[in-house]
Amino acid sequence: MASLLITGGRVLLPDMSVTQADVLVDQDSGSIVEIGSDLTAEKTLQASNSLVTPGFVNGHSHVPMVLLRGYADDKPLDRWLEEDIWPAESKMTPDDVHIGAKLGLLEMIKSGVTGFADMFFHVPKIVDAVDQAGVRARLGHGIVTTGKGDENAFADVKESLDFALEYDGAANGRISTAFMPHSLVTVGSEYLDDFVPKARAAGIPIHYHANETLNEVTPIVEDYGVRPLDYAADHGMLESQDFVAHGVHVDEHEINLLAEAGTSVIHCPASNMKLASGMAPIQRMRDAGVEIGLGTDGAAANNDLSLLDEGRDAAMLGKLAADDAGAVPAELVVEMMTQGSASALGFHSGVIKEGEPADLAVIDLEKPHLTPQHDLVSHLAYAAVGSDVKHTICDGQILMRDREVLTLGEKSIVDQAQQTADLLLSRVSS
Ligand SMILES: CSC[C@H]1O[C@@H](n2cnc3c(O)ncnc32)[C@H](O)[C@@H]1O
Ligand SMILES: [Zn+2]
Repeated sequence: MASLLITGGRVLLPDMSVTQADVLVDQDSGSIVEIGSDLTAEKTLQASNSLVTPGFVNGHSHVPMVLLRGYADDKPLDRWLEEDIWPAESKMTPDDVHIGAKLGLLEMIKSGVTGFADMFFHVPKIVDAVDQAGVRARLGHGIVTTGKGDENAFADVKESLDFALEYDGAANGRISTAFMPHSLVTVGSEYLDDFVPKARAAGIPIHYHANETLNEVTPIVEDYGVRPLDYAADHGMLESQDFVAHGVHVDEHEINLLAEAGTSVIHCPASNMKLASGMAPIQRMRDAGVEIGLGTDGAAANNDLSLLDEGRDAAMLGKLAADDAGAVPAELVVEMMTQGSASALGFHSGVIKEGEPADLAVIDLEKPHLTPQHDLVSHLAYAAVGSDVKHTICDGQILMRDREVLTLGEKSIVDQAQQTADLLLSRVSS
């Protein structure tokens, strides 16, 4: 057995307690063998003065959008997409998506993210980048049928199912897939009725934006006389393996629907604040039994891909939304960043436990802003930032050691991404 010992650190356990222990990893199976002391292994990774946590899981993103970071800000969702983002994305080539994905993966690995879900296009290029980077991912082709003729619309929906069928299990099983209609208002119901049963029959989960803004809720209520999540359920899109992004404007009835169906919600607080989409009732959903994960959404609406930042935002916004300083407490934040997102995406990671995948982040605690150390769960929720992550491990492999990413060439990717983004914008303005 090729073995790795993460030694000398404090370890965050599934019940949110912290214990001084080493973590022994079987690098062949990619799983945690033992958490304890007096353990030995072929290789060691130093974690003294550090906290070993489950790797963070970014439950909803559009990672290649890092190329549009800072390109368009300060507009609400619909105007931002229609005036700026979609015209720019229409000029993105498969190679642009490839370099954008690598840049986003670098950023995520450097902030302790070991798994993510992504909805975009030219997705085989994202598969290639994920394979090289070494993280875990649930990927899908995002479908938009509105504004397209039937032939193009049908081809887009088919591409999402075909991608999901072909790539599930890629990268030695680190990649799984989902059928991904963009939202309930950007995909025609006839396409959902045709393809959702096919995805279901193949056991493929469904992921989409839901109830993000009032502009998405009102047309469904007006046209169909039901709430959006009733509409989703009527079209077979509210099952336990499914996960929706946002869930901002949900009423009590929809919260109960989500809880009964076991459909998870990926909360994206930074995007919801930046686009002024609204405040998701996270504490109410959690109290009703809805599984909640955390996501960054695309970097153009955030403007980063760090789950530690997202956790702090979730806590702050959750308290404001509930008008209660006790809402969305630190333990819930850390649960959402790890187990919540992992379980929503169908990953077995998210906890440090014998037999579970060795997807881990090691946080350097020897920092002025992490001193003193009364409560390390509090630090993860409120004080730690992405650059505090010292090592990142996924599937038992070291992806970053002492802040050097081992699987991707940082300098060359950053240089190529800058050039690629410049060329993309010159095509957009020509
Ligand atoms: C068709 S691929 C996915 C599509 O989603 C767009 N997108 C980015 N952020 C958001 C958001 O907050 N709500 C809805 N859609 C979003 C992205 O630009 C891609 O085109
Ligand atoms: Zn999104």
